[in-house]
Amino acid sequence: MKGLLKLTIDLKDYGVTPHFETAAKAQPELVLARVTAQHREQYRVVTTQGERTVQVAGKFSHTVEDVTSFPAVGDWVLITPTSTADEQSVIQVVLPRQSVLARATASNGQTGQLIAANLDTIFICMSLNADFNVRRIERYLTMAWDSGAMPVIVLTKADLCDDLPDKLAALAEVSMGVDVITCSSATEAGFAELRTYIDRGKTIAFVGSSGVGKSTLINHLLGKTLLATKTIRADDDKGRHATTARQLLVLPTGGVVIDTPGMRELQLYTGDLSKTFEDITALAQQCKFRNCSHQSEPGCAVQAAIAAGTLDVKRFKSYQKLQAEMAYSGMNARQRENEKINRLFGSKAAMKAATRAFKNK
Ligand SMILES: Nc1nc2c(ncn2[C@@H]2O[C@H](COP(=O)(O)OP(=O)(O)OP(=O)(O)O)[C@@H](O)[C@H]2O)c(=O)[nH]1
Ligand SMILES: [Zn+2]
Repeated sequence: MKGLLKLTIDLKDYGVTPHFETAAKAQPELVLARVTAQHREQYRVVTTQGERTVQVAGKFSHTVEDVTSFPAVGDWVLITPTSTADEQSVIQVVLPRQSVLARATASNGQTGQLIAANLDTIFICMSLNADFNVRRIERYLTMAWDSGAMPVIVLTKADLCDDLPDKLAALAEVSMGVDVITCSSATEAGFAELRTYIDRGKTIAFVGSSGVGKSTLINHLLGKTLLATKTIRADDDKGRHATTARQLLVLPTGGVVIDTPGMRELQLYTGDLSKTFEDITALAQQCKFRNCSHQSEPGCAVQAAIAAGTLDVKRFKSYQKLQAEMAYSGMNARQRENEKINRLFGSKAAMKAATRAFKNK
């Protein structure tokens, strides 16, 4: 009897903003929807008329340049209207994103894999016990800034930490003005502060290593156990795909949490290091040579700052490491091979010389 049930969903509960509503009006023959889950080629979307399972229009496979043009969880899309619940609808348009979280894929570092779209805030979670690592925070911060969403650092398990002031001081050196919330599920400390960042119309996500307490925080926001609600019946799909993991959750107090499988373990994709390493970028501008590698060049402001003790050498090392990693993930196979050769032998010429010397032995 589902066809008789006239559901009306307020997309504001799902985080729609005037920006997307206006964008949708440009194509009134299509229906505005938000992607709530993805399972291979199947997408779950929500419209004002309820949820449904859709696929992308055929044109996507033929015309799009790379994987980032395909829909991701959190995307606002335009789908074809249907007159009955049994009619298959397709995604025709992915509306321009306000932010997008992506990571590199093994086969193609350049295009990356989409993790979520249209996030307002990314909570970077790290526990205050064994997981605590400021270098990792730097990586997450770079990724968050690169996505276009606002990062907030969430330190979890404060109840297991007895040197909080030291850890906060270490963090302050890399967080560059990003808000830091310290919380504990044992005492619920920090939970109220966390809520001040989450509101109706906002879309948020939690990233961080396994076991730091992301589910614990999400469950708290949901006011129930997420695991019990994670699997839903795709009831308009005649049981062919009996279950689809819901990856976009509406919070009872307003706001939307995106929790895709890819969210849980993120690698670095590509990024603009200048924001996370503002201090180093500023120093580099004072180097004598524009293309200074900050190794041993004369007049290097970065090395001078390290010598003067105003820049932590460890921070500079992680900047270099990230830079190398990003350059590496943006290269094709041939370039990577050359890079490896360069690292081993200094250059191709040096490798040839080494090979010759080896053969002449
Ligand atoms: N002592 C203490 N334990 C916590 C706190 N937050 C979470 N935990 C515990 O840490 C364990 C892991 O928490 P989860 O919320 O499942 O961690 P997660 O980040 O969602 O982990 P993944 O699902 O693997 O990504 C659970 O046993 C929690 O009960 C906290 O503030 N203090
Ligand atoms: Zn320099």
